[in-house]
Amino acid sequence: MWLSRSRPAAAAARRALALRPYCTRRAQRQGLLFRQLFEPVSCTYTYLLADLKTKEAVLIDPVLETAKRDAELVRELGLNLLYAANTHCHADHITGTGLLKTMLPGCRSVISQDSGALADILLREGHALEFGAFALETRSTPGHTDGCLTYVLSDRTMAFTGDALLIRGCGRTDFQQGSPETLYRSVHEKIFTLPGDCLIYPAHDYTGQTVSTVEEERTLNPRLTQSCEAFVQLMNSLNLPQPQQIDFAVPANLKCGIQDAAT
Ligand SMILES: N[C@@H](CCC(=O)N[C@@H](CSS)C(=O)NCC(=O)O)C(=O)O
Repeated sequence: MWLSRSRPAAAAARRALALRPYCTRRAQRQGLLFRQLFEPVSCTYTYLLADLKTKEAVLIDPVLETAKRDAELVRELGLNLLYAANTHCHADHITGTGLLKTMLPGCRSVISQDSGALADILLREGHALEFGAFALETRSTPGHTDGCLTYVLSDRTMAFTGDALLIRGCGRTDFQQGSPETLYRSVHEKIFTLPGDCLIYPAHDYTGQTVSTVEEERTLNPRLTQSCEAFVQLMNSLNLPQPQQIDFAVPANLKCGIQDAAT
């Protein structure tokens, strides 16, 4: 796939790869451990963040198939996983939060209250997940689903946008509680208002990209730079095939993954 890529796409992938160690170093200077992990079947990114001093950690969007890998990494690094947090009730894979709870006692599952899913902690706009000296603040960014959250690091240097905003794209709006008008408003009001150099980390990428910035997406995103009317028309005519796992992923995710460990 990498070999057949067009020149601009290959250049974008090289830029993204160059940014990755830079982001990790920048995070380390602040006392933050940051890892971007990948699950290749659903092309999902899982993010591990930890306070290097207190060892308290958070995982964002873990996947069932890679939960064991993530738990091993947490143990190897001597971290104390406080939260396994979902950005939303995913339709394309089963969350790893339920299984992680059984492997790492003390870890609590997290999702938005508006998702309608079970979890130990149900978040709303403005709630924060604290780990050591750091916190992830939640912004409600519905439109792909009702319960979509964007987690913003409290110094506003990183935003974990789930499926609301992807790199040069956005989440589809044709199932669950999808609404293109709502998604457009969410991205413009809750994500594009962050500082331009805030790094954007999405839940998926299908082209080999790893990171973007608010400024890049505000100016280059081919969907969200359009007017709201044009965006709605475009989203309503995507005609994408359904995610392969949707029929069993959504019911499982409403129960925190197949290991229903939610209290
Ligand atoms: N082929 C994949 C599903 C791909 C897909 O539909 N991705 C979603 C996010 S996961 S629900 C999406 O919003 N894509 C936006 C787009 O423009 O492609 C599978 O079968 O799992």
